[in-house]
Order: sequence, then structure tokens, then C-alpha cells
Amino acid sequence: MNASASIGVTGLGVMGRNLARNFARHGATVAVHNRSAGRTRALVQEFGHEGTFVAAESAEEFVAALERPRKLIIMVQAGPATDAVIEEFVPLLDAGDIVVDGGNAHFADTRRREAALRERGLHFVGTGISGGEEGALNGPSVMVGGSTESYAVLGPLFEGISAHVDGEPCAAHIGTDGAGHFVKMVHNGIEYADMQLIAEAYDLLRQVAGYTPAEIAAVFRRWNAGRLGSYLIEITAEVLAHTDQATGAPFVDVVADAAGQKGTGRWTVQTALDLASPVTAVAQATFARAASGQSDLRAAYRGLPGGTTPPLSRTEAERFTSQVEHALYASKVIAYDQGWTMIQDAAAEYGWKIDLGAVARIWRGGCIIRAAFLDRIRAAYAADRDLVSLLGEMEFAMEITDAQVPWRETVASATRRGIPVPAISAALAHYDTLRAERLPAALLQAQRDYFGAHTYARVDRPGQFHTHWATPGRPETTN
Ligand SMILES: NC(=O)C1=CN([C@@H]2O[C@H](COP(=O)(O)OP(=O)(O)OC[C@H]3O[C@@H](n4cnc5c(N)ncnc54)[C@H](OP(=O)(O)O)[C@@H]3O)[C@@H](O)[C@H]2O)C=CC1
Ligand SMILES: O=C(CO)[C@H](O)[C@H](O)COP(=O)(O)O
Repeated sequence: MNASASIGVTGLGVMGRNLARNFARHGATVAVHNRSAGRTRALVQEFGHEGTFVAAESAEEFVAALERPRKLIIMVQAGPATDAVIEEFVPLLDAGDIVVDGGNAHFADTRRREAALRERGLHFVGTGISGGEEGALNGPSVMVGGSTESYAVLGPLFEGISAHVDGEPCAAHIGTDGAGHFVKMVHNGIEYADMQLIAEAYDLLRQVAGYTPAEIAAVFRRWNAGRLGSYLIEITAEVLAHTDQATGAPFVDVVADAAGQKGTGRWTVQTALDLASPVTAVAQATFARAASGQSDLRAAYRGLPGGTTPPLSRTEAERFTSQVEHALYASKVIAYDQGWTMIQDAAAEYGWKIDLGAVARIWRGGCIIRAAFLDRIRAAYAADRDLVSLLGEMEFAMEITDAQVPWRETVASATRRGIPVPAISAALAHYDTLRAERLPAALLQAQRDYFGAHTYARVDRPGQFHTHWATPGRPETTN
């Protein structure tokens, strides 16, 4: 077989098939391969007219079709499937070849694979690709890890097929080894938080304001034209306006209220615990999905007493809607800020040099959390590369100040009525934690010292101290 393909894609499921088509539509000759050859044939038969594909039925044929240095993208499920594909292809490759894992791999697996392939002279490039089926075909957001040398080769290819916003590609080299997959994981964690925040806002408008799903769809369309403008708000309006064809009921009412998950939100929270990075909105969103699926527990608790208050008048409902908009926006700023903090914490832990502004830039298009305000986050980091928090930027700080009363009123209204708002209230609690002059963590430290001699620091002098709680007079010693 002629080595004519500038890029290869193996794993032609939903994402791989569309990514291969996207490369071909941009003029690349694309080698395509799948474990079961039927998918390869189907792709070429159905979409062969879109560009130049080289269909390979075996791994050997696939590798032989690739120009050197070979560049192949693996688009299969994370975990054992990815390892199986790597093991199949690596013996067929030569030093300098580039293996891209475009699946949603755990960044720790990517670090392990990158180190193992580096030993063999190969570049392993963990790459987060967001945007689902549509994004893969028409322009995803691409978060590339691995070596700088490999990005010199891959960059033009990924930047070419990615989404573009204001003429800028939504693809970037995030950092070495697992940095691309780490940032994709955080993207998905933020996705969980954003979706939960939106769902809570919907629930409040439904249960407190008394609006119908169609009325809430109209509210969301209005919000989509403002600072909350985003893909997730846009699709939420579409979903809420949709009527179930079988029953004529609002579609949202016929969907079972148990949320699924594939695991990237859970990975974000697990990793955040290891990094001591407080992504509380993501954590609450992930636990909210888990709780929604606890059918036995929910059956046992259903109908137990909670808060109630009289329904709102039309005018009160309108005022409440405006409060919810503030609460949703402020919570969203906090949730995204938590994500950015987690990326900074990981960069410090793993030695990655991550351009935080570039993360915002490449999330403005192509990905699930694309949103108008990401451009403001990009601009905030462009103005100050060392920005510690979004609240250090004046406009965000002013918006959070403006949100104080409505944000707190929203959480209070939800609590009075017994409506769960775990993500909105977690975001508010996080804000209050960070702005507090003094936290009750001091008491925790004293408790830890009491029962476990874990020691504590003092506010008035340096060192670690221990109070001998069981000794008469409770003397204090220092090390
Ligand atoms: N779907 C989405 O919206 C998104 C998915 N992703 C990630 O992209 C990756 C691919 O997802 P998607 O395209 O949806 O998955 P699909 O289920 O549509 O396709 C899976 C592909 O993996 C192949 N495969 C599975 N196991 C093996 C194996 N052991 N050896 C070789 N090939 C194998 C399948 O081959 P066969 O046809 O032979 O079964 C198939 O081509 C995943 O990591 C996913 O998390 C990332 C962003 C969004
Ligand atoms: O990766 C994605 C987007 O970039 C998917 O949207 C994500 O996998 C969906 O996750 P879950 O099924 O856990 O809600």
C-alpha cells in the first residue's frame, strides 16, 4: 500500500467516523481503520465522495498507508480498549511516529502510556476532543497534550479542523504528557456543574415561579441572548419547548428523572480530592446525578415533610425570574473559577505550563460548554496572566457584587420551599468561604489536636503547636 495518508483514524464509531470525515473535508488524505471492517467499508461507501480516504482492513495495512512520521488517532473507549489498540499498533510503528489518543482517557493513564511509548521513541499525545458527534464533524474544541515536537506536527492539522471563533482556532497545545486529557476532564466536570446549575434554575422557575416548560423555554431563550448565552442554555430552551409526540406532554415530563454518567465528572471530583482543589459545584453536580438514581432511597423518603410557601403572583414570579438569572450567572462564574483553580493546582503538581487564557479561548467554540462569557475569561487572562481568580477581574467582581441579594434570595426561597439546589448553594457557600475573614477551620484544628495530637499553627507566632489536653493545666508545647 502507498504511504499517502497524512493522518489516520482507527476506531470509526460516532466520534472517529466524523473526525475522519472532518480531516478529509479539509483536504487531508485520511487512512481509516476499525476493529470490525464493516464500519470502515460503510464510511467509505457513504462518505467517500467528501474527500480522499484510504480504507485499511488490517492494522498492518493501516500503518503502511501513513506518511512518515506516521500520525494515527485512536478513537475508542477509554481504558482497556485503548490499551488493546496501542498494543496492536505500537509494534508496527517506528521511532518518531505519533500516536494520538483522542478518547476521553483518564489523564493518569495518559501519563503512563506517554512514558511507556517515549521509551520506545514514539510520541504519545493524549488529546481531549469535545463537541460530540456534530463537533467532531464540523469543528471540535481540541485540547492537545504530549511533547512540543509532536504539536509542531499535529498543531496545523488540529487547528485546521477545529472550530474557529473570531478567526482563532479552538485547538491548542495545553502542556506535556497528560495535560490535554486533564483539561478535557475538567471541561467535562464544568459541563456537569453547568448542566446541574441550569437544571436547578429550571426547577425553581417551574416550582416557585409556577411557569410551564414552554414558558421557561422562552425565559431561557431570552437569557441566551444575554450574558448567559451558551450552547447549554440554547439546547435547554429547545428541550423545554419540545412536546412528546406519543403523549402530547412536555417532553421533559416523560423523561425518567435519574441522570446517567459515563464517569468524567466523577474523575474530576476524585482528582480534585487528591489535589485538595475545592470544585464543590462539580462535586454537588456529580452527587446530584448519583442521588437522582437512588430509587430505593428516594421511594423511602418521598412525601416526607419539607418547606412550603404560597404560590407567587405573576409580578412576583417575574421578579423571582430575575433573581434566578443572577443566581445562575454568579454560580456559573464560581463553578468555572473552581475549574480554572483546579487546572492551576494540577499544573503546579505535574509541572505543566498551562496558558489559562488559551483554555478559555479554545472553549469558546466547538465544545459543550462553549459560552459567550468564555471570551471575557480569555480577555481577563490576556490582561493579567497571573490572575488568581476570576473575581480578581473588575467586571466579574462587580457582577458578583450585584448578585449578592438575588443569589441569596434564590437559595433562601429554594430552602423555604424545600427545593434542592445543591450546585447553586455550593457555589454560594464557596464564595462565602473564600471571602470570610476567618473560618471555623480553626476549631477543626483544635479538635484534631485534642483527639490525635495532630498539632496546629497559631495566628500570633510561627511553628507547630500541641496542647497536652489530658495534662492538668493543659500546657502547650512547640516543635
Ligand atoms: N460520543 C461523544 O459525544 C464523545 C465521545 N468521546 C470519546 O471518544 C471515544 C470514542 O467514543 P464514540 O465514538 O462515542 O464511541 P463508539 O461507541 O461510537 O465507538 C467505539 C469504537 O471503539 C471501537 N472499539 C471498542 N473496543 C475496541 C477494542 N477493544 N479494540 C479495538 N476497537 C475497539 C469500536 O469498534 P467496533 O466497531 O469494532 O466495535 C468503535 O469503533 C471515547 O473515548 C469517548 O469517551 C469524546 C467526546 C465526545
Ligand atoms: O465528552 C463529552 C463532551 O465533550 C461528553 O459530553 C461527555 O462524555 C458526556 O458525559 P456523561 O455521559 O458523563 O454525561
